[in-house]
Amino acid sequence: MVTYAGKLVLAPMVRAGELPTRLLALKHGADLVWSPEIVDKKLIQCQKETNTKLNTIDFVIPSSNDKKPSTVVFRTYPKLEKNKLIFQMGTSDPTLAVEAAKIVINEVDGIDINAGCPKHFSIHSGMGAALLKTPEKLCSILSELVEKVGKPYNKPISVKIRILEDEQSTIELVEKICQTGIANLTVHCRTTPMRNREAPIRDYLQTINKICKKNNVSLIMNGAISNRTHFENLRQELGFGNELGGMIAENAESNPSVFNETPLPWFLTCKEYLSIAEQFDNHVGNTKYMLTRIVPGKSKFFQLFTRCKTSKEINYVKEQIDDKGELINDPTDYLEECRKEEKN
Ligand SMILES: Cc1cc2nc3c(=O)[nH]c(=O)nc-3n(C[C@H](O)[C@H](O)[C@H](O)COP(=O)(O)O)c2cc1C
Repeated sequence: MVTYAGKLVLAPMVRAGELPTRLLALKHGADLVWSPEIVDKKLIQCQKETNTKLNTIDFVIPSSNDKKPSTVVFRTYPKLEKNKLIFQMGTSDPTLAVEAAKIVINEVDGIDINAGCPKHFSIHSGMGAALLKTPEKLCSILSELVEKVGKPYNKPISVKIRILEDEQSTIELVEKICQTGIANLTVHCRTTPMRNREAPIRDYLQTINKICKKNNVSLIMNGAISNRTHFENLRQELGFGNELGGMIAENAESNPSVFNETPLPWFLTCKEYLSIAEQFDNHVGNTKYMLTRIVPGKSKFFQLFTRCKTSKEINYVKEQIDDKGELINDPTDYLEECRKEEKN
């Protein structure tokens, strides 16, 4: 069974945490990777398919008419993700959570519940950070998952929370959560109204850690960790031993190689990312989204990639990046030709 103690992991990230980002993070030393949050009701509609062309396992929603392709909701590459992949779910209902978890459990190494998302989409249906205000419901989701999925399938159940307004209420919540039988607690050290640009509050971590230890639950801290070196220094400064884990989101979104002792410059990350995206037939819209994260806004390539509409065009532009991240030949004419052809 996967363990979490002391590990430096890729955070769950909608859009950013698809297969190519996860594989790049693993290549550069991420100890575990989280899937993007997928909502229970969506997962329940999925069928499992073995993709023999890509050697992936795909969870797809079949198309309602023959002309439309089916939608890939989640894709995993067991050859590299086995024993490293935690599936994150959005839910507000124990029964649905169990039903959905059973669909993916054989292909992942643990199930994590999102109890921290502040977005309207999550909160208005009682999911994400709304669960922090309904601790009984959150605990019943976790206990049901532990009993009906974790134990029978021998896989760990975990949860990701935010801190509450003060230490006392945070501690009370952690006490309850830690008694559900979960294996790991991730704490995003910001309150629900706090945005990512605000500095995290790590002051409660020591007390949280004591409760976790008492209940045999590992602890991962999350919030403004830059890279592996920063994580290791931070852990020491905060007075923790090697058992405290770390989770990186935004900095890994803009450079999935931050798990390495020496992260790559953006242009090498970009090239590696694109070759994995191509290998796994990544959706072009998702690849373009990632390019807007990886390529600095001030680089000429930012605008050039934004203008691409197909994988072929993206590849062409990629070939114009030299070994210092500068332009070899300006692909503007090529892109204009592509647009003309498209019109015709
Ligand atoms: C693009 C993006 C998507 C995210 N999606 C999720 C998600 O699906 N589930 C979740 O629990 N948190 C999600 N988060 C929050 C992160 O996992 C993390 O808690 C937060 O960004 C703080 O970490 P950081 O300071 O390292 O960015 C997302 C964050 C970003 C930037």
